Amino acid sequence: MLKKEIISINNISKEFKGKKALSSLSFNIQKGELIALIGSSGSGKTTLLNIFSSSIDPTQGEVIIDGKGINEYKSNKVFAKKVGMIRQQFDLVEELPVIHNVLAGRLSQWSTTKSILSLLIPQDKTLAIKSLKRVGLEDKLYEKTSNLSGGQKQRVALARLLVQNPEIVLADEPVASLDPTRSEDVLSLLVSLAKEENKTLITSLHSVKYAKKHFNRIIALRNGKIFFDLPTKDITESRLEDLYSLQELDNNE
Ligand SMILES: Nc1ncnc2c1ncn2[C@@H]1O[C@H](COP(=O)(O)OP(=O)(O)OP(=O)(O)O)[C@@H](O)[C@H]1O
Repeated sequence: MLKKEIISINNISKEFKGKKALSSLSFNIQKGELIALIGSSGSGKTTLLNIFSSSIDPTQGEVIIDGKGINEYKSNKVFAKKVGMIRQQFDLVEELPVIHNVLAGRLSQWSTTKSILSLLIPQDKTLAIKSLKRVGLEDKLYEKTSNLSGGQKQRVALARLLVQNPEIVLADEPVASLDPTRSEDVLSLLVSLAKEENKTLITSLHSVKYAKKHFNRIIALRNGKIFFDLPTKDITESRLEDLYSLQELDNNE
C-alpha cells in the first residue's frame, strides 16, 4: 500500500511560563499507523496530543496535518473530520442520555439550529444507534449517562468518536481509570475500530504492557524529548528500564 504522511512535526517545542514541556521534537507519522506514546508522568505526552488536536499552539516549530499547516485549517468542520480526541476524563455530559453524548460527535458538522434542535429531539438517531452497536451498547441509547460504569462511559466516548469519524484519532490515557479487564476491552475495541477503517491512532499510555500488546510503534518521551521512537518489536526490556530509571535520576537532579 502507498504510504501517506498524515502528520509531520518539525522542531516542535512548547514552553509553559518559561519552562520547557517539549523540546525540539521532529518525526513523521504515516496514515494508518498505530502509535503508543509512553513516558513518565510530566514527560509531555498530553502536551503533544494537545498540539496535534490544535487545543494549544507550540511555542516553536511546525505541525503539518495531511499536507497542510495545522493553523491553515480555518474551519472547525474540516478539522473535526481530520482529527478527533478522546480525553482522560471522558468529557461526557453526565446528566444527558447516552444518545445526546454520542451525537455530540456530529455537532461541528451541524448548523446551530440543528444542534439546538438535537438537544430536544436527537437528530441522526440511526447514526447513533449504528455507532452504539459497534461498541456493544445499543441497549443504552436512552440511559442517563451518569448511570453507566467507567468502561461503558469510555465506550460512549468511542461511539461519539465514530460519529465524528475523524481520520486521525488521538486518545489521552483512554484506560487510566479502568480496571485491567475493562482496559483490555476498551483498548482492543479502540485499536480494532481504527484498523477497520485504516485510521491513524495515537494513544498515550502509562502501561507499557498495553502499549506493546496493541501498538506497532512506540514513541517514548523523557523530559519533553524523544527518548526512543521504535517499532514495538525492537523494544527491549533494558531500553524500557533506561527510560523509567533515567527519569527518576533526572527528577532527583
Ligand atoms: N497548562 C499548563 N501550564 C503549565 N505547565 C503545564 C501545563 N500543561 C502541562 N504543563 C507542564 O508540562 C509538562 C508536561 O506535562 P504533560 O501533561 O504533557 O505530561 P504527561 O506526560 O502527559 O503527564 P501524565 O502522564 O501525568 O499525564 C509538565 O511539567 C507539566 O507540569
